Amino acid sequence: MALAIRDLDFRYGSTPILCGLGTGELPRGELAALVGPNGSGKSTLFRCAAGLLRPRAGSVSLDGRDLAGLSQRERARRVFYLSQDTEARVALSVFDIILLARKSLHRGFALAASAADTHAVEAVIAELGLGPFASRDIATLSGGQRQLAAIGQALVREPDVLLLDEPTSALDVRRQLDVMATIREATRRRGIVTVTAIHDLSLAARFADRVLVMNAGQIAQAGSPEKVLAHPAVSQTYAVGVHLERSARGTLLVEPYIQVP
Ligand SMILES: Nc1ncnc2c1ncn2[C@@H]1O[C@H](COP(=O)(O)OP(=O)(O)OP(=O)(O)O)[C@@H](O)[C@H]1O
Repeated sequence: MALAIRDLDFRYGSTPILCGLGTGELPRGELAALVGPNGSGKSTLFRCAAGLLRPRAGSVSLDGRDLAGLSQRERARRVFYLSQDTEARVALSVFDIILLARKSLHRGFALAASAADTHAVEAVIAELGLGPFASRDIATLSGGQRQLAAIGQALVREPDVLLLDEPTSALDVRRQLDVMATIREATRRRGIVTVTAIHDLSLAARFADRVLVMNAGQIAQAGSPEKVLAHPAVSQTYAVGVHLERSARGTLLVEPYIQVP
């Protein structure tokens, strides 16, 4: 039971972005970190996987079923893509935007929320520690608080696949740890596949079950953090040296450094 992306080709105009990209099997219950330089195509890969962009070739399958065969509505229910842009454009409370996300699952979208929907929203708000902000207008929240509310919108829809585009980029250090631990827990508990794009290699090493390194439109390496981050492909991808070390607490630390010629 897994997500598998195979032989994906995608171009913007005549510019190739994804070139026969394959992820291997990404099992349910596991958190995968997608790392790679700016502009390497991480968001493009997510948009293709979510069905928002149409690849020229290749397949995205979940539990052995090609997602191209699903309606866009059904695909959106199964695969949630949380983009980097969580800017607030509506004057609604955190509770309301999470409830709206939940209600969007139903066809009778305008109907009053059921007790089950309200309960699901309250559970996600508690899970993400959003209680103190639940009644606040999202436009008044900090960027990090908004990012958490957006993760709440994703989780409340109970997708099978969660694609997160740098979900910790606006968070302080404590929140980064909380959010990554919450995402990993939610992934395990719900038995979903989560792939998160992330630039912080130490955070990826600490929380991900598997790391995928993206370079030149392909996955250059995939596997356990310890194996992948020690691979020369990471140095080549970023044009840095990479020093790996276990801290006294047993945490894998990644120290990139500029190599002097
Ligand atoms: N709509 C578009 N039209 C043309 N080119 C695009 C479009 N969107 C992205 N690109 C280009 O495609 C390449 C991959 O972009 P993408 O956003 O997928 O990279 P990324 O790895 O997510 O980057 P970052 O880490 O900076 O968020 C970049 O060179 C980008 O400029």
